Amino acid sequence: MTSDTRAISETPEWQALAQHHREVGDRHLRDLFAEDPQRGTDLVVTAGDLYLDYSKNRLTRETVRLLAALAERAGLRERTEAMVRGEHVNPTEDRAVLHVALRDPATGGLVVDGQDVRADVHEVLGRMADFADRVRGGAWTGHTGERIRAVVNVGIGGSDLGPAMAHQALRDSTDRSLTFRFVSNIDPTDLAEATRDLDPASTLFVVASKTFTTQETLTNAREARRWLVEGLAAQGHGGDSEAVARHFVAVSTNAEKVAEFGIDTANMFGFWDWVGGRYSFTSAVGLSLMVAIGPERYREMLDGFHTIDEHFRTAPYEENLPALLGLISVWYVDFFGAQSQAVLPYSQYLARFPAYLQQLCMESNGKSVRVDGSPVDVPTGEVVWGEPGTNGQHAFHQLLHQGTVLVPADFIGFAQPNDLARDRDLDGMHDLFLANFLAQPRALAFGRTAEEVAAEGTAEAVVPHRVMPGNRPSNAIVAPKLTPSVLGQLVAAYEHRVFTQGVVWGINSFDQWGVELGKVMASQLAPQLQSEAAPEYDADSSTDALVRLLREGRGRPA
Ligand SMILES: O=P(O)(O)OC[C@H]1O[C@H](O)[C@H](O)[C@@H](O)[C@@H]1O
Repeated sequence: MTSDTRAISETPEWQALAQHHREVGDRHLRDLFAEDPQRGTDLVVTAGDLYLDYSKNRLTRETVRLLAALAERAGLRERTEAMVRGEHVNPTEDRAVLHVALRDPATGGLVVDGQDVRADVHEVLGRMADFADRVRGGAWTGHTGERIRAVVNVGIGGSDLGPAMAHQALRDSTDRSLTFRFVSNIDPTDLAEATRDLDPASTLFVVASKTFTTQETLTNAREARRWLVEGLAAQGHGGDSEAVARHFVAVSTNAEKVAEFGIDTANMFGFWDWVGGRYSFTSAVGLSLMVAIGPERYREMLDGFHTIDEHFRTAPYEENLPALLGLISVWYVDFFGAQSQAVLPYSQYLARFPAYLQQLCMESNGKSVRVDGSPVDVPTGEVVWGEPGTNGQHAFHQLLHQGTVLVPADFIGFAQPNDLARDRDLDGMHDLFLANFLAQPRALAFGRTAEEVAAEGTAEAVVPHRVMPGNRPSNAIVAPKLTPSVLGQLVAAYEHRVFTQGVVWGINSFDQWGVELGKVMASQLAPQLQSEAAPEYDADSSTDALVRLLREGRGRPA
């Protein structure tokens, strides 16, 4: 609970920021930089291997001081401690929120609701490592005795995005002799494409679902089981349940449902209700990633997470990288009216990072009521989106540079190229890549005035079109290289960014009631499409007409 139950906008700290915004909100980054020669080296924080340059934001040192005071007022410190102690900081589901325990190297001594959660975590990590080693080493074989060559993760949301994003991010560390696929969508093409060139005899499915009730995942898993059993039968190998036992493992909190599905619970890797779906990447949900990169690299990734967890807990907010990311975003969302946040990784391997962050940020903070159920008094969660640089530059950066909406952007870059580029001596390319990583935030911040454009001999009529207004804010996050540890540090930084925002806004960042209604409606509508003679379901005139259209399109009577 916040230490002060007043709506945040009524606190003196908020009002001080509102007043301060009236004074500095219109200042141009050109002037802020001109007045303060140290700005580019002082408005910087480091944490672990991460370097955050936040100097190209529309703020001053005073803003940072006021934002840090706001964080204190909102009770960020107490709330963080309550979370890591295992208090039920998710009150609408009456649960603890302990994803930080998943990467704590300590192997015991944190008892929550009567269970030593650290001991539980390390027990599962040990089983995961044993399993990953057996698959990687060829000791775990399929039903016909063949070693596993392809791993298909079946899951959606938090049971997909983390491992899928990280598998791509950590290509330097993945075992390239194994094929990895990630199936999430209930669109039947997703599974069909993922399996079309695989051999059932050497394919292992990891069915990941916290609840083991998710329609998409269970449907895909059932289809995958059919594909496997039929495929093996076609090769002359029968045996339904023994085959399933060799080719299916589960990741879940729900042993009963796993058994009901027909997966031997001896092949289940558990986690707990105190791990939220979008915070579950470092739980057993990371199993397929661990198979890909091996237990050692996986541990390095967990240690990276832990480094930032500790930094977030202990660093003063003016030097606290995740807290600053969150507070700067509050500054834009609530005082400048920004509604979106671009995340622009200069790394092709981070192509899925924006998608990962969309769930993390938008499912956590897309809320309109405060923890006590009263309406929020200030705007909350922003739309998070992005694409890797340099691709975005040739697509949507035009709007970032000259459009009428304010889009704060996080640029993420790495000094060293990934191994494949280095081994093929493509370093020159990486430098060009980095030159773009530097140029974009600079153009956004400083732009180009009409005088500068005219001085280049531009025709008068074109000058206004070529003016670059500048004053468009961005963060630069730099790390030496995209390693497992650095990926862990980055993800943890964004997790705590989200937490910081949520505490300031007074909302519960750990529930997601808004996704339920659509699920219920889908299950009501499914029979209309699936059966020839479904009982009439009266939805609304628009949905009813669409149902008729789709039935006709499938050759069924409307
Ligand atoms: O892991 P599961 O229980 O299958 O849930 C998968 C996803 O579905 C839900 O709708 C939630 O909104 C997500 O937070 C969750 O990650």
